[in-house]
Amino acid sequence: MVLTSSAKAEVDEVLGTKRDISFEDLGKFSYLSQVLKETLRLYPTAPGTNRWLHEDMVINGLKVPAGCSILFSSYVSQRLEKFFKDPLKFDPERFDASAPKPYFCYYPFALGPRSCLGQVFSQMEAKVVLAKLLQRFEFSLVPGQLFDIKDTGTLRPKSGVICTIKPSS
Ligand code: HEM
Repeated sequence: MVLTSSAKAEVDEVLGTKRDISFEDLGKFSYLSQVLKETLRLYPTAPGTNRWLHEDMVINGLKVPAGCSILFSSYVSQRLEKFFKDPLKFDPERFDASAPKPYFCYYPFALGPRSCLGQVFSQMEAKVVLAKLLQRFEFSLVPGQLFDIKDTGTLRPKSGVICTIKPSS
């Protein structure tokens, strides 16, 4: 599969046969980072958040009174055609450094002063785990899977993501 091989090529280039991953290595995983960002676009683990309005506001011409709680769905806005071309296509190039930055329509960790406290940590952790897995194993998806989603407040794969795994050659 092209995607995993590009991410794997990057991991192999940065790590070679090294067993430990340093902080400096993490900054070199730019494509892996794009893959993770695109994964959180289509499958935001926490698919939304809410905010309480402490004063009246007009949003898109609609007057919303103070005291209302407003729900923001990252799952919905991150799949809208008006924000992301061909939105259901998994395309890490959307997050290439040269691509325009998504503006208030991509927020898997929410935005503002109460956004996720663990967002930097969790992205570092995901890169370490993925890099180690890609360095050591080859993954191929077992065909015919549904990729359906189970929403329990956080999202997870309903029918699993079944792969065949073999040691890297
Ligand atoms: C992929 C992993 C994660 C995702 C997608 C995620 C997403 C989110 C989201 C959407 C919020 C709501 C923020 C808001 O409503 O403004 C949140 C809050 C929070 N997250 Fe995460 N999170 C992740 C991992 C973590 C980890 C690993 C930690 C801790 C080490 C963490 C700690 C927190 C805390 C403390 C808050 C509450 C922040 C506040 O209310 O000020 N998160 N997270």
